[in-house]
Amino acid sequence: MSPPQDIRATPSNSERAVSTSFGQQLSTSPSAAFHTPTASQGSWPGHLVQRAASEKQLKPFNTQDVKILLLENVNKSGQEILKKQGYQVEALKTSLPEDELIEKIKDVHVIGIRSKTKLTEKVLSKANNLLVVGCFCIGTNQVDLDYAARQGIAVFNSPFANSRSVAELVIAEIIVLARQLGDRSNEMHRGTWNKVSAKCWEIRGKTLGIVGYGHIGSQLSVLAEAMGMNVIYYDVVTLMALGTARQVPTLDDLLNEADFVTLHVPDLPETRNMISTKQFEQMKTGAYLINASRGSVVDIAALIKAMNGGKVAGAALDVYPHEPAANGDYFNATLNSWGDELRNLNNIILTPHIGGSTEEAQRAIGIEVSEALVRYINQGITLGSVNLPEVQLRSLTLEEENTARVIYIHKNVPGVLRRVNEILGDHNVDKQISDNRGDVAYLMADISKVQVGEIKDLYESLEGLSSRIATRVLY
Ligand SMILES: NC(=O)C1=CN([C@@H]2O[C@H](COP(=O)(O)OP(=O)(O)OC[C@H]3O[C@@H](n4cnc5c(N)ncnc54)[C@H](O)[C@@H]3O)[C@@H](O)[C@H]2O)C=CC1
Ligand SMILES: O=C(O)CCC(=O)C(=O)O
Repeated sequence: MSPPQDIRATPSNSERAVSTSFGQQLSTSPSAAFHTPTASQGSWPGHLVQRAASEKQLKPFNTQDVKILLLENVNKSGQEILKKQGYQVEALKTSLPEDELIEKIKDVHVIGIRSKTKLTEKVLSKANNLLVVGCFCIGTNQVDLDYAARQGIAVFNSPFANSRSVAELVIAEIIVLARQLGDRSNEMHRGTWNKVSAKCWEIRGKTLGIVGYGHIGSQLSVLAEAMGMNVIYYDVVTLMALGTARQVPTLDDLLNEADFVTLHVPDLPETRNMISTKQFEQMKTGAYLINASRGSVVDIAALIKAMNGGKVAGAALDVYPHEPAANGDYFNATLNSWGDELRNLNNIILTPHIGGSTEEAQRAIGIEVSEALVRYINQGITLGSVNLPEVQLRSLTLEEENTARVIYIHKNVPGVLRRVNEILGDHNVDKQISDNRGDVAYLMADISKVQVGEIKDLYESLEGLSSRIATRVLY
């Protein structure tokens, strides 16, 4: 049997080779299309994505064989990059129910998702061929990152390409809430003229309390100050204040002082129901709450009570504990038990998780994540991975003949490098790098003077080590 052009296996299934085709080997095409993001598309350093003229494009396997499933309407910008590589791309507009997802994921090498698709251990354990997950969004809470790493499945996201879009949405919501614009607009749609100024405010001079001063929170801080707001923030990390913003030591301090409280924390055990009855009591009477982070962060039943009791004067929610998989008339009491009560409140803006949904953000995310996927599939580079150590090696060049790149994902236990190098030692190891993240380590080595016929032996020797999680050989 001919040796595979790219071979990968995991402990659970040593036969899960991605392809056994060996026909189009030793591709030397220098024409791979990498796109350097513009400033507005993210800041991946240009030297990492632009290939030098003599750089050898590693084709991991017959690229027709790479099967990619994109869910949740991933932007065309990303789809095009993947298709240009010759990969087989199936793009669906929605996420899938768990049973359908399990059926589909069995076959694919790459899956692209947004915030709705839950890649749990149960789902990932059925993904026999999966190399890599692309989250075309910021949040990665929908993926079991540790389990994926232990299976040798890399996960990438786009850490800040939609941050500005979220920050702008929140700015809009602050004014809409302060002026009760949602209610006035709804009344006019029903034919009611209701010209009032009671409890309608300017935002100038009011205090915005930002919980979570990361990419979105800090961007929002700058915009809010430009509109004359005072900004305070609470974060578990001590962070440099932008402008004249001020970090406060506790969440209660922020709740006591802020006229508008806005949440920008990730979904973590510590942030679940972070804003509940006790926290609403700490807020100023007549304050407003905005949540465009994750639905788990606010106890909605407690919010409904706080609004009915007059403690909270208005709220804007973009995210919910249960969100439907597709567009349609699904936002009701079946989806979330309090659905009807929430919809009947005054001065509440409800949006369908659109914080990052702008043309600019989706285009930039499509490009950024797809490029990371291509780098990983074709070259094994893990820069930007959220669950594997970040590893990069200078590219192989066309001048270097009979070279191969070996990628060995393994358990982080003593003695592995010695054993791997005993195997690689029969060849010329030109360069090598290894790093670990928790229990998982990632080794990448470029070897020369390796004949095509020797690659199968090399692969099988690495696969035979007890430390092996997954092996790939690219050339
Ligand atoms: N509505 C939407 O469409 C979108 C929602 N998001 C959500 O917004 C979240 C925040 O996004 P980024 O600002 O990009 O994240 P980030 O990681 O840049 O910032 C999060 C900040 O929260 C802080 N933090 C973590 N735990 C905390 C705690 N218990 N108390 C206080 N601060 C805590 C972190 O130290 C960090 O500074 C994302 O994790 C995602 O879930 C992101 C993009 C779009
Ligand atoms: O646009 C999406 O689908 C998800 C946005 C989001 O919540 C994120 O980027 O974390």
